[in-house]
Amino acid sequence: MRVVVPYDGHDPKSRLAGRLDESERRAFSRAMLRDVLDAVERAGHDPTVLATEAVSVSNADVVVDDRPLTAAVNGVLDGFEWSDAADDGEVAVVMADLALATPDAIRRLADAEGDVVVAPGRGGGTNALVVRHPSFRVDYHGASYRDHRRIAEEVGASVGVVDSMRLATDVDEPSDLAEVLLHGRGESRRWLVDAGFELAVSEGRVGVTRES
Ligand SMILES: Nc1nc2c(ncn2[C@@H]2O[C@H](COP(=O)(O)OP(=O)(O)OP(=O)(O)O)[C@@H](O)[C@H]2O)c(=O)[nH]1
Ligand SMILES: C[C@H](OP(=O)(O)O)C(=O)O
Repeated sequence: MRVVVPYDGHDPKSRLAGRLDESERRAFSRAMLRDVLDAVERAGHDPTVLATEAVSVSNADVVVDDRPLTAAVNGVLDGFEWSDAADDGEVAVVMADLALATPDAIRRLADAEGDVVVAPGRGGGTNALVVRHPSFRVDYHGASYRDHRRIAEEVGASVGVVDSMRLATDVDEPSDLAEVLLHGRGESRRWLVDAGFELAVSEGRVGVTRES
């Protein structure tokens, strides 16, 4: 299976701007990228980073495509050799902000049945996909989970859904940082701890505070 990890290093994680300045957001997004690449690699796959600009990572190939996300991913699908035995006719797209990703979660994604397998993100997005149907194309942003199901239906592709807390948690909003502190096992969690973040436990949901 070919595994592609889209990554936009330009002003990443802008929804965390209230908690992290721009250079911190870049460093944290890199830590998440490394955690995702590590999980993919330990699940037995060689990830390729699909990046908007050159990025240095030790354990993955990098392909630069500065088009917006949907066009760049569809470019990969357009150029994919579906009958090439090396990739078994399967392309996975795993987002770089899945800080809780583990090898087991990636294996569950890879093992799920369906011409198109979707791991939904909280909030309506698509955090990870496996595409095994040559006519399927992506349409990210908005309610992309719903859109990807519709597109699959339009091209006659069966759909599998992976119900995984680890793949459903994309780190977009400040409240997601609490999930990383609670459940993270890798570099992203260490980065937050080193930056002074800790859990803020009150009557309601758990949040984060940062020591100043
Ligand atoms: N190659 C590529 N990857 C992208 C692009 N836009 C987003 N991504 C990646 O797709 C994943 C999901 O994107 P978002 O959740 O919107 O991440 P983001 O753009 O860093 O965050 P926000 O600024 O808060 O929207 C992350 O891994 C991003 O790095 C793009 O235009 N090209
Ligand atoms: C890429 C996009 O991510 P979100 O903005 O929902 O985090 C999506 O999943 O369609």
